[in-house]
Amino acid sequence: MAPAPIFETIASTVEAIRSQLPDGLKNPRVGIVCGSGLSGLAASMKEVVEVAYDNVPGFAKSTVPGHRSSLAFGFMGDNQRVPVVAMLGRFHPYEGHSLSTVVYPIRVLAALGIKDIIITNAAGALNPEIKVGTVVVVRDHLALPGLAGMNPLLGPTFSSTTPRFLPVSDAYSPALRRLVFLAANELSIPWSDFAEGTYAWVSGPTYETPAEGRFLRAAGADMVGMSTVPEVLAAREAGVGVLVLSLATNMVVIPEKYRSIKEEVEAELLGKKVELPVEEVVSHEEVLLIGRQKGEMMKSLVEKIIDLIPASVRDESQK
Ligand SMILES: O=P(O)(O)O[C@@H]1C[C@H](O)[C@@H](CO)O1
Ligand code: HPA
Repeated sequence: MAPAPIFETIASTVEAIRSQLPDGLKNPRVGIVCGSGLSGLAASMKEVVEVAYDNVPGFAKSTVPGHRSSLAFGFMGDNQRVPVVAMLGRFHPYEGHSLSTVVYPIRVLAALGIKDIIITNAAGALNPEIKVGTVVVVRDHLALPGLAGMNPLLGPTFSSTTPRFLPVSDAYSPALRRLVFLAANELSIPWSDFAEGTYAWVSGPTYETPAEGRFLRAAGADMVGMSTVPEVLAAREAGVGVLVLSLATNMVVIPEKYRSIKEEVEAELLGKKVELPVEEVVSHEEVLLIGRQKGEMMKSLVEKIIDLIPASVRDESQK
């Protein structure tokens, strides 16, 4: 038997989710995707109902430390009571998930009725001016896997009204990006904690070699990570406004100069004292640590942004 079309499968997933929710939470307005170590972003939600991915048909399970596997529904905001849904844990292609599995939750959130989505991630900084702990408001992306054929929108279109050729030059909503800075100002978060930039998507799970880091930097990327872009594409395909916040959790190791073993051995043979450089490497533990350190700030920021959304983004033409 041929598999059911994706929109039919999504409709039955939506029904299964709604059957586990009280009325007020059945139609969330904003979606949140929590990046590595950032599941605490949803901690300020009120009247929370968690739905485990195990109880959601079509959802996989996250296998990455720092990612949970449930949807949290609740209300957010001080001035408004905005119904939101947060993905506590996402799927990455390197876990062995297909791209359609990776973007399935985003399509389901869109079908549940979200208008905007705040996607967060932990990422490596390629731009030396971006320090660890900075929140980078993403304004563009570079999708090497996508350009090479790994695009989640390959195949039949999502629905009969979905454009076959989706423009993504405007994927990152200026109206939503504005809110980050307005929220930061209201919360008195130092301006220096923020940057704007381009996110390069790589498949992982290996971190970059120095040559790869240099290549991505030369191609115009400020940050590099292993997620987000498939989700952005699926959200835009479904007409959802997108905001991406990348937390710089580490500097990508791009030494100005390679260590020369040849020179070191030569100096040693000549009896000279050789200063050995400290070799830096990235680790997921470091990534999670920065997520924990900045988690509280990110949580307040996301909450404030959500508080500001309905008023400032009401006029769709701003997007
Ligand atoms: O899910 P995100 O993009 O936040 O997680 C990043 C990318 C890898 O999954 C992992 C590497 O440390 O963190
Ligand atoms: N590279 C790729 N993905 C990442 C990194 C990195 O340096 N840090 C966190 N996610």
